[in-house]
Amino acid sequence: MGSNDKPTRQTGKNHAFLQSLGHAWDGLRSLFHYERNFRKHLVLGAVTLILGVALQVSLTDWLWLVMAIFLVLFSETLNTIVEAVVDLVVGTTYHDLAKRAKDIAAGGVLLAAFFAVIVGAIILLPALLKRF
Ligand SMILES: Nc1ncnc2c1ncn2[C@@H]1O[C@H](COP(=O)(O)OP(=O)(O)OP(=O)(O)O)[C@@H](O)[C@H]1O
Repeated sequence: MGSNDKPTRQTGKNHAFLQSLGHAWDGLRSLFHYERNFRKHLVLGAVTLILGVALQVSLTDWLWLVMAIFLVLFSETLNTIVEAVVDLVVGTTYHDLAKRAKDIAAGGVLLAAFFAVIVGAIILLPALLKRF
């Protein structure tokens, strides 16, 4: 979709950096619009950032928190790509390989989410306990 939601129907290469950037932005808008889990992860990421500010975590801790947030968002992006490509190929037909690809992609999101929970617990829990 184009940036104003009108399909551009372009299938050839982009000819300018701004054009590429526009399509990348369309991709992010599409993720936000269609993927409920992506929106949930964004909200959780925002809560984490607010906690980081409130608890005045160190620069190193910020790097870990930001890395964990982006890893989850990135894995959700890859998961969405796999779902879209699998649906493009098999449609609504059941296929064992389609199931395997989608389940593995979802497993990747779960791994990233575990990592984020561990990082959050290591950094934010002690800082929270110090306050209360
Ligand atoms: N074509 C298919 N063939 C076999 N299994 C499928 C197929 N499509 C979906 N599945 C199974 O159904 C599950 C959910 O499908 P899908 O990932 O499309 O739904 P979703 O609600 O968008 O998932 P998510 O919660 O990751 O957003 C998959 O993980 C897979 O196990």
